[in-house]
Formats: sequence, structure tokens, C-alpha cells
Amino acid sequence: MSPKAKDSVISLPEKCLLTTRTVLKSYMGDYIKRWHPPVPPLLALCCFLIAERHRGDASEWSPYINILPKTYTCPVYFSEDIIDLLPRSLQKKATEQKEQFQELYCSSLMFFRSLQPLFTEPTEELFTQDALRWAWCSVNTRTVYMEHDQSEYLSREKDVYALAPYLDLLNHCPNVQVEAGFNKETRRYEVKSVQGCKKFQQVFINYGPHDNHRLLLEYGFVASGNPQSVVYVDLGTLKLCLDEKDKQLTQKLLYLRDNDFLRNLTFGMDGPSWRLMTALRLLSLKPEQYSSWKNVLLGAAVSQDREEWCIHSALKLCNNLTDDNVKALERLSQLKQDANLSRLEQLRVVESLRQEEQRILEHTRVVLQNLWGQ
Ligand SMILES: C[S@@+](CC[C@H](N)C(=O)[O-])C[C@H]1O[C@@H](n2cnc3c(N)ncnc32)[C@H](O)[C@@H]1O
Repeated sequence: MSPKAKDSVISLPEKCLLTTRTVLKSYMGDYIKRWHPPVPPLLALCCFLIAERHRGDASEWSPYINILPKTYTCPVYFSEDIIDLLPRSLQKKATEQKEQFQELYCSSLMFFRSLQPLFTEPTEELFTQDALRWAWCSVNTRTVYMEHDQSEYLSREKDVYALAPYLDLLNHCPNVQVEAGFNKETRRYEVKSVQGCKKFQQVFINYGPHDNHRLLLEYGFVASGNPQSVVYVDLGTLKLCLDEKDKQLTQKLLYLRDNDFLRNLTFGMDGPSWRLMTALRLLSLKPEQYSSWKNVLLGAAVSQDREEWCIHSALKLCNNLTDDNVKALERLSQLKQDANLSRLEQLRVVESLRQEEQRILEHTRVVLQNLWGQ
């Protein structure tokens, strides 16, 4: 029978969940407990996954580990030329992700070595950078949120992970609603459908109100028609449409930055966001309109000609971002021609992000052109 509203989609007993408790109770537990400084919860899970994958059929988790993806399409797997094809505002976050991973790997080498008594093979051959990248993405893309009491044996980083076999086969749909969490009474991780699911249709859950940048960064995919998605205007692009002769430009940019108006400037399906238009209004002001700066940030429009300047500038930004998308899509289709399978999958994810952004920009342009014509 298909789940109706409030019916359980899946209910998993606690003993099926793989958490840091599982790891601490395992053969690896004493090594983690002895290690100083304490190991981060995420690393404990990663090391256990790597070790269990290595144990093969001897591992009681092998039916689960065998069906995990062998590789992922999160930016931590991307080479520099693929990172360069991401929208500018995402490139920085993707690079940060790679650096964060690299730091974790380098700072964990001594701990990996301490696990040597558990293996006959040198730990350098087991706990490689590739193995950690795989485990790190397995944890980041597949765990469900579950708070655990702080363990005295683990570092203070949040321990909110649970690998949930079978439950983690469910894909994300931005338009569905579910209630999910660990039920302390039944001691089961439960997912309930809010709207119900149609018979013979794929059952989806909702990973959270994430835009496509976040989905790509954290899960390695893009949801088409994602209502949360927007196109970000990065500072470099914003500066392109500004008047360099404006003597107050530096001061205006500082004022915007101090008032937190230089980030989260976006275009959506319904045109430029309020934050973007507010930033443009401030940037549009003439020297004699200095006294209006504060009011503009509170939402005031100053004059008809300044409003026209803002719409014109928003159109320039929209066109610039569209050109950037077109170039990236052309380059992506060239790179796809001689890419191997894993690279091809990465290129396809970036391509779908660019296509989604193109769709949003087309809608934005129509909205702006209508405003311009008014
Ligand atoms: C928790 S797993 C879901 C199960 C996964 N599809 C599988 O077969 O193992 C999360 C991963 O599934 C994929 N995924 C989830 N929802 C998706 C969607 N709407 N479109 C494309 N891929 C999706 C992404 O690769 C994501 O990292």
C-alpha cells in the first residue's frame, strides 16, 4: 500500500544505525579513546567506514558498504578546471571545501598510523587520501541528522551523524514535506510523509530548504526546478556594472559591507531580490544625495531616474551572468567529449547547475524588461 499523509515511509531500529557509538564499541574504539587530541566525530565515522570496506565480506556492514557509491560528484572530487566552470560565487566555497578536506587528511595522518596494530597491510595503503575522500563524502551526503550526547572520547565538534542503511536510498525533492527524526520512545529513526505518496511513484524525502549551490556542495547534485534556487551576484560581477568615475564608490561599498549588504545579492524567478535592488539603489545615489543613504538601506526609493539606473544596472548584471553561463556551457560540452566516466558525471552536475541558472536568468530578464517598459 502507498503511504498516506502522516504514514510512516520508513522506520529503522536503532541497532541498524551506524553512529559514533557503533565505532566506539567496535575494535577501533580503544584506539580512538586513547588518542589525543580527541578525534572529531566525523573522522571516527570515516575511519570505521574505510576499515569496514577493507574487511570486505567479514564485515557485518558489508551488505550496506557494497551498495555505497564508489565515487561522488561533490566539489572535493573536482579538478581545478572543473571548479573554474562553477558560477563565480560557488568557486570560493568549492575551493574551501577542498582545503577543509585536505586539512582533515593532513591532520589525521598520525592517528591513521596509530591504527596499525589492527591491520596486516601498512595503514598508508589503507587510509589514503582517496579512501578518506570517499568516506568523507559517504558521511556528508548520506547521513541523517541525529544528535548524540557529547562523548568524552571525541572532540567537541558536533556529533550529529547517523548512517541509516535503506533510509539513505531516498532521494530529495524540494517540493515534498516529511517529518523525520529519531523517536526516543520507539528507539527508531522514523520518516513520515506529510502529504502522502502516490502508488507506484518514487518516494522522496526533503533534505532541507537548500538552494542548488548548497545541494551541489553538500550532496553533489542539482534539483531541477528547485524553488529555493537563485543566481548569486558576486562582488566581482557587481563591480562590473558600477561607475568607476563615482568618487563615492569606495565609501559606498564600505557602507554596504558594514551593513551586510554585499552578500546574498541574488536574482530569482521573480527578478532581482530586495537586497540586490537595495544595494543598487545605494550605489546609484548622486553625491548630493548623501543624506539618503540610511533611508535607502531601510527600503526607500529616491527618484524615478535613480530607479531607472537600478533596473538598467540589474539588466547589465543579468546579461553579464548570462554570458558567463553561455561560455561555461560551451566549455562544458567540449570537456565532456573526451572525459572518463567519473569526470563526465562531475561535468554533468556542473552543466545542470549552469542550465538551471540560465533558466532563472531568462525569467529575471523578462521581469526587468517589463519594469523597464513601465
Ligand atoms: C542519501 S543518498 C540518496 C540515495 C542515492 N540516490 C543512492 O542511490 O544511493 C543522497 C544522494 O542521492 C543523490 N540524489 C538525491 N536526490 C537527488 C535528486 N533529486 N536528483 C539527483 N540526485 C539525487 C545525490 O547523489 C545525493 O548525494
